[in-house]
Amino acid sequence: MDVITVKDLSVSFEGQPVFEDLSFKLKEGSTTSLIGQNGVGKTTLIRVLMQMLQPTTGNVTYSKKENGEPIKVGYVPQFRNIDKDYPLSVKNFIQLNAGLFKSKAYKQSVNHIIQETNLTSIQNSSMGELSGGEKQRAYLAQALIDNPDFIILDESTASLDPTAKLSLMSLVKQLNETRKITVLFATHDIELAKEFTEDYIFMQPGSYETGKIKNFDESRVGR
Ligand SMILES: Nc1ncnc2c1ncn2[C@@H]1O[C@H](COP(=O)(O)OP(=O)(O)OP(=O)(O)O)[C@@H](O)[C@H]1O
Repeated sequence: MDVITVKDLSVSFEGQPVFEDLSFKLKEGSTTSLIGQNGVGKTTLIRVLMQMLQPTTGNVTYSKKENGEPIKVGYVPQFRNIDKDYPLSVKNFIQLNAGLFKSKAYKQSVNHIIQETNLTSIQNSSMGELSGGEKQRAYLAQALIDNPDFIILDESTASLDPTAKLSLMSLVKQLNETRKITVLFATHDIELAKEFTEDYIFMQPGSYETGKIKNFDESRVGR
């Protein structure tokens, strides 16, 4: 099953095209890297996929699940630092959007996600005191709360050290394998993309291509 179908998508700002006639499909359980030089339109595409930005032309269709419900999308942002005095613990941060009503089942699912993302021992620490990699794992945990079918990582590993990058992406791969979550990973790190994803979408000014990432020649990507 295709989770998402993108057809003839174009976005322009004030008449200036960012990208034009982009078409691709993402299969359920697939892992795809979104690559391309700075400014080529990766974040703009992600904003359209997240339905935060209306495309100029074309459309994005999300499939329905077997139970008729729409596909749920989770989002893990680019790393940005959180102040040392940020007033939430890791656990409270993860359940930030849950409102006040927390059923027993909900609490169990929060605890399960905390375990899955290896945050158990620091769940009561203040968010502001975590390392960059730990903060990104907390963002990932937050994205998992709604039980997404599809997660988008927008350069989520940028500025993490090599160990933290591997740890975050190993977790993502594990979630892909155990929960069949479809993954779209925007990145400049082709080595990481090759290690943790199967497919790619390579955006270039005025064109794009798709394929198997193992065949992608990384010297083609400038920064
Ligand atoms: N709201 C907006 N209004 C006008 N121009 C915009 C807007 N959002 C993005 N752009 C422009 O669209 C182009 C693509 O930006 P985008 O952030 O999507 O690129 P990117 O591939 O994600 O880059 P990076 O790798 O640096 O994150 C840039 O030239 C940017 O200045």
